[in-house]
Amino acid sequence: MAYEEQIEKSVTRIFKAVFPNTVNHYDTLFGGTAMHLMDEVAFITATRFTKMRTVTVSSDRIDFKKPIPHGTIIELVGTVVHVGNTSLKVRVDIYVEQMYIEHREHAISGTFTFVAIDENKKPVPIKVPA
Ligand SMILES: CC(=O)SCCNC(=O)CCNC(=O)[C@H](O)C(C)(C)COP(=O)(O)OP(=O)(O)OC[C@H]1O[C@@H](n2cnc3c(N)ncnc32)[C@H](O)[C@@H]1OP(=O)(O)O
Repeated sequence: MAYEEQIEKSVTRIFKAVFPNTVNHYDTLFGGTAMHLMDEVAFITATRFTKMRTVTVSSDRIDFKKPIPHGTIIELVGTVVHVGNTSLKVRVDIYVEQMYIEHREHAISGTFTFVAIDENKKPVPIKVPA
């Protein structure tokens, strides 16, 4: 795939502490909160990659593989995985880390599609800055 350097530069990582106000009645991170954070990191990744206005047009399936307990730290990682004409796809992975021991595992993944738009909110071709 082209754009390797820009893809590498635009990889976006956000850490969050999983405090009790973000969990559900099972004491694990609420799925809707995870999806909110994923769309946000995907948006930041798309914006850092294109340096253009972008909007979410679609999310592909999201796999919740491991529960994320409160009192852990999560890392969200956004990576551009496909560049089309006006659209691009960003994969987001969430990793969960224990606070006081060395343990980290992959918990959630999903893919989001963004479209670059102009000032009239119409799709425009992606032109990655040199
Ligand atoms: C950051 C935020 O919070 S955004 C808020 C949430 N998002 C929004 O409000 C966006 C609302 N949607 C829209 O405004 C419009 O649908 C737009 C501007 C995104 C797209 O307009 P359309 O006229 O439908 O676009 P069009 O059919 O020309 O497709 C544009 C591109 O999107 C892709 N696309 C369109 N729909 C989808 C879809 N459901 N899934 C994946 N890709 C799609 C097309 O394949 C095309 O890609 P390409 O140019 O790379 O080949």
